[in-house]
Amino acid sequence: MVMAIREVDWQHWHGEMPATLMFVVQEGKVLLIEKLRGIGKGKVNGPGGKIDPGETPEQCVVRECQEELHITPLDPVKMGELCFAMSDIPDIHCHVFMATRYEGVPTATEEAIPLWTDLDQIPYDRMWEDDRCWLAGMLAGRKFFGRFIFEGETMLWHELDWQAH
Ligand SMILES: Nc1[nH]c(=O)nc2c1ncn2[C@H]1C[C@H](O)[C@@H](COP(=O)(O)OP(=O)(O)OP(=O)(O)O)O1
Repeated sequence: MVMAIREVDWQHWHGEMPATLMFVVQEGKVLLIEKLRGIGKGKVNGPGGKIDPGETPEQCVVRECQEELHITPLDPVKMGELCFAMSDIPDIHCHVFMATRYEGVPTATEEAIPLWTDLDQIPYDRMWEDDRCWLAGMLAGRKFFGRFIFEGETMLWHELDWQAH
């Protein structure tokens, strides 16, 4: 059976839930987490979360790394944006960052278990489906803008633009 993909008016789309993700990369490894609560609980992802009112994306991603892993990423670099039209939760507009330096020691908390992961061993089968579209390109240094339509946790459609050099 072919599932009809619902239409999304991307021109006027507005993600009700602004959010962030951080990928710290050092010595051929990326710092992922097993997420213990919130949206995507049980999945592997970067640390991150919802942007609080009055907070910038950069402030949010630093705070979330402090809360989830007890680290402070230094000099976060904005790498891309992800627009998720969801079916059963509010739409998410996610700002994605990378960093190569941080302060503190990655520590397991009630929210996350840190997982230093070889760049060629990313566990895509434990991650959100869209990560297969953009994560490797981003880790190679490319900036991006992506749009995705989800039905539950299934990705039905996507469109990804990579920034020209
Ligand atoms: N399709 C998707 N692919 C992806 O890679 N990350 C996604 C995603 N959909 C959501 N996320 C991430 C973005 C953000 O880091 C997180 C959503 O925020 P959370 O629920 O973790 O927020 P909070 O940590 O603020 O929540 P609370 O536990 O309620 O405080 O999930």
